[in-house]
Amino acid sequence: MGERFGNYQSEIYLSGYGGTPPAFTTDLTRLESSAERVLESGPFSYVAGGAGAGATMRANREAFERWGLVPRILTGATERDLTTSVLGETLPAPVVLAPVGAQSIVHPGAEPATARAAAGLGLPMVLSTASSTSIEEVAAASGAGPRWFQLYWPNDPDVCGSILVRARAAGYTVLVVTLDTWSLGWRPCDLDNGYLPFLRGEGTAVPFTDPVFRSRLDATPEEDPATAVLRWISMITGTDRDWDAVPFLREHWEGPIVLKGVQHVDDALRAADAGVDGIVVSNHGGRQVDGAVAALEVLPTIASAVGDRLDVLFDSGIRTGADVVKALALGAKAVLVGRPYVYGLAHGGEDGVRHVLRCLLADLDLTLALCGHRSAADAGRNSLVRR
Ligand SMILES: Cc1cc2nc3c(=O)[nH]c(=O)nc-3n(C[C@H](O)[C@H](O)[C@H](O)COP(=O)(O)O)c2cc1C
Ligand SMILES: O=C(O)C(=O)c1ccccc1
Repeated sequence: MGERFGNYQSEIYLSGYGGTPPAFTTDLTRLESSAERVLESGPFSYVAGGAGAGATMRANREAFERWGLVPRILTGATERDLTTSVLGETLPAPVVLAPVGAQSIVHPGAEPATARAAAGLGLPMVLSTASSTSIEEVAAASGAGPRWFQLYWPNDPDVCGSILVRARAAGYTVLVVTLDTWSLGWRPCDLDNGYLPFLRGEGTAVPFTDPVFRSRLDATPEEDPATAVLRWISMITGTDRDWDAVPFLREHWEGPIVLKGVQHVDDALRAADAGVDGIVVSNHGGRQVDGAVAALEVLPTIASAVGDRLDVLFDSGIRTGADVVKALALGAKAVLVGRPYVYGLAHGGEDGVRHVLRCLLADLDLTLALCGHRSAADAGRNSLVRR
């Protein structure tokens, strides 16, 4: 029930009255500036930065501001149910933790800390191929929580197959294949800092613990990390596939498959024709093509075109409960949230991630309630006006 999430509000007021205010802000739009105070400049810029001059990153936020919610009264929204069915699973709310690689750059607790926070709330964490801890270690931290796995698709099919077998064996159910980052975008803030996590040995735990990847090397990653890193980078970047490659995924994954990074309606139609189970409408948080359209801007067209054939998920710019409601009203079944929980991790490890997620869920629950909606699916086009 949604009220469970909304309870975080009274919990915070009560502990604030008792002399213990929250450890850091409840305003998720302000997290970035407070994270800047707790992080070194390399990692901070890596997380906060985008491609080019940041135009797409800004466009993502501005797109939300162009829609206004139109609250309703007297709808009997006392009791809410935020439960959402997506990709054959029932989630407690339409919120998923986006895949974010190399989380050790912001906090030593890294992916296992995020996994524990997500599992405690019953939300799926999408584990990145660029994780700083192994698939098996993060799976153990997830306990009974839902587990989705994100693939950066190695061009060595045996290495790819081995990673997918490990993910299945570790209990990951949904496969999210990221297709907008087959090459890293032009990112001046990281270039100026000479900062790439991989080259610092962060975010390579998945290949380094993989027996097939290791068999491809003359020296182990422990003996010669630099060569191993370069070998791995050459496997996951520089190869753009075409639609003929998609059946490979089906052959190697039993379970729902989601293509992440869809921005053009024609690609959404191709995805539906290819028989995948879902897509994530996303521009990778503005980190890939600077000048790309805001992800929210293309969501309605894509959802109308394919929403009846596959599950449409959304990310890029979600910061508040209202943002979630807007994305749902424009056709998303669920949203992924990226940077905010990473800033939570930076502030306070597992507790920090939990705080951020509880803030977002409470804000979502209260926004739905006060807009007159009793469920996440209630929010539709007539709940919005274009400013
Ligand atoms: C630091 C960082 C690392 C990321 N790493 C990955 C990754 O490993 N795989 C992936 O598919 N997306 C990755 N993403 C993109 C996110 O999954 C997501 O698309 C994006 O962050 C959503 O935008 P938001 O940060 O505005 O919520 C990363 C994003 C950030 C900020
Ligand atoms: O930075 C990113 O956006 C990303 O997707 C990534 C890629 C490799 C390692 C860590 C993150």
